[in-house]
Amino acid sequence: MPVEITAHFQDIQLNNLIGSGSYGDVYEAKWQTQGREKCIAVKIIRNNSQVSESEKKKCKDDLRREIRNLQKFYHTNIVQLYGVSKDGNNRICLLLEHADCGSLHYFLHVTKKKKVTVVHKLNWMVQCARALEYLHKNKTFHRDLKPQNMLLYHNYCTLKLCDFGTVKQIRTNNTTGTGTYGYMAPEVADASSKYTEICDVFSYGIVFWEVMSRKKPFYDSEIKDPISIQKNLLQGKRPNIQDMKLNKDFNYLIKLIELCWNTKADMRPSMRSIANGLTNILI
Ligand SMILES: Nc1ncnc2c1ncn2[C@@H]1O[C@H](COP(=O)(O)OP(=O)(O)OP(=O)(O)O)[C@@H](O)[C@H]1O
Repeated sequence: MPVEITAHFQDIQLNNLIGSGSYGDVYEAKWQTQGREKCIAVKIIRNNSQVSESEKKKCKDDLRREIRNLQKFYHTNIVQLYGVSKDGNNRICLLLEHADCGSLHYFLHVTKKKKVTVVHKLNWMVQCARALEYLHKNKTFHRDLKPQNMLLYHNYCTLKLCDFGTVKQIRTNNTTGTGTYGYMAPEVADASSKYTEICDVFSYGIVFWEVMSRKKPFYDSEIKDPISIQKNLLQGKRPNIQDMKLNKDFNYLIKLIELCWNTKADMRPSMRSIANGLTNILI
């Protein structure tokens, strides 16, 4: 089924490039809609003629899936899709809620000067857990959780998940390896294994460590390439928990993160229990 176009491209004025991913470039933009100007983010999907037919098909499938999912989901911690347009080069454009504070990755590793408290970080992790709880309750899972796919809004107080091309319906026999090395659960990286929504809990554990330590997973190891990092994860190696430098009041977070990134999927807690546990601590 072709993608349904819901907005005119001439109503959109593209400004700065704010991010790039494997599927396209994201611009800050102004959109004239219902008699007023709205600040939005526009993700322009690349028409890559150099890739194979099977790659092209995969891109199309991911795009359709991303649009379908974003239209279906409605949650405070999931980025909103306002509409779909097509530019003069026939490229599909997603009109998204603009993240005024950029991505979590940008906050953690690029704008080094800005600091937030541990409680502020825990609030982000609760919001991320709530978004994942919602996806899992709706029989879908994200499969590519990483700080690049988490956006910050409202003076760094609100976190929302983005990039829904990999989001998938929960079936009994998911075996396609997808996601990003360094965050991917062992059962997802091992193409012969089956996996469930619990794979998101593994990635959540790695992101949790990254938020608390403000370091990239395996930043201090000799091994820098993503494939070797994933091999390390498969062999049971994990980021150094001491890097989080938490005082002993927060010892329970160490236990929680270690449970999340447990190799055995059935030992990991559900997103619901994580979200409820963290919320109780914060009240
Ligand atoms: N709504 C938004 N507001 C502000 N910045 C955004 C928004 N959406 C995406 N970005 C920025 O653009 C980057 C790329 O976006 P996105 O992850 O959706 O693209 P992608 O091509 O699907 O990436 P991937 O390679 O992970 O599949 C993000 O990491 C983020 O920095």
